[in-house]
Amino acid sequence: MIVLSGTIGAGKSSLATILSKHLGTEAFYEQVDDNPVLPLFYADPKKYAFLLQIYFLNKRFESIKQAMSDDNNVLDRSIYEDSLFFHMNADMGRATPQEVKVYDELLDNMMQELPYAAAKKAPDLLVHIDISYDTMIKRIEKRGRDYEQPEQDPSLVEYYHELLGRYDGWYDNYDYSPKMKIDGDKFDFVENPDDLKKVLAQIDNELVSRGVVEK
Ligand SMILES: Nc1ncnc2c1ncn2[C@@H]1O[C@H](COP(=O)(O)OP(=O)(O)OP(=O)(O)O)[C@@H](O)[C@H]1O
Ligand SMILES: Nc1nc(=O)c2ncn([C@H]3C[C@H](O)[C@@H](CO)O3)c2[nH]1
Repeated sequence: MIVLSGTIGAGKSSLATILSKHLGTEAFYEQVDDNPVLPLFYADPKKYAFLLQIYFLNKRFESIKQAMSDDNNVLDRSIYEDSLFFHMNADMGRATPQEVKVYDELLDNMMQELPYAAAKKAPDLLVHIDISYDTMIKRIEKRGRDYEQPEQDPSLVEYYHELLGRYDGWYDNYDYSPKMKIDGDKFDFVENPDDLKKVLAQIDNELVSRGVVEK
């Protein structure tokens, strides 16, 4: 299983589609547009942070189990990032210490239940898409989900800055599997075919050198 990571609008869903096609495998997407809790959360984060987190955790667990059923499937966000989101929200006062404790214990418990072979408790590779704040905002605007627009809710400016800042530390400390970073500002793998070729070559190299796929 190859897992993509990155902030909101980094291009994970786009790359999941491209990469799974390239590898001849399947992509598994985060539930967003048909997620009934997400708009509630953006409208009232304090009330819905915990519920949203449980929703995402449940869906992510389901996706991971499905993605693991075959080699080299691609997942468009890691379960570890859900935890990053929740802890950030908790630090902003949107979840109680009790809710954090319940969430952390539930996550721990669920991770132990994943039917990985003993040696395969983690993804084969994490591909992190790194983008700047400006790129993030441009992509969020381009995609146009109402509840994500800072124009509608100026407090999102701080939320997004904080999120990006936390992602840097998160990636540096991530050690559950081999990892690699793609410069999502420099390589426009959605609209520029040359950039796409370079990004896929970087990922192929990493997968071959790790013995995940054959040359
Ligand atoms: N490299 C790129 N160049 C230009 N546009 C891009 C690029 N990557 C993504 N986009 C566009 O930015 C928007 C967000 O991309 P995408 O949905 O793939 O991001 P994501 O990381 O999956 O976001 P989220 O975390 O919110 O699910 C989409 O409109 C997509 O077409
Ligand atoms: N609070 C919170 N916790 C999560 O685990 C989480 N995962 C994703 N998201 C939000 C970000 C995008 O708006 C949208 C798509 O990524 O969903 C989350 N929000």
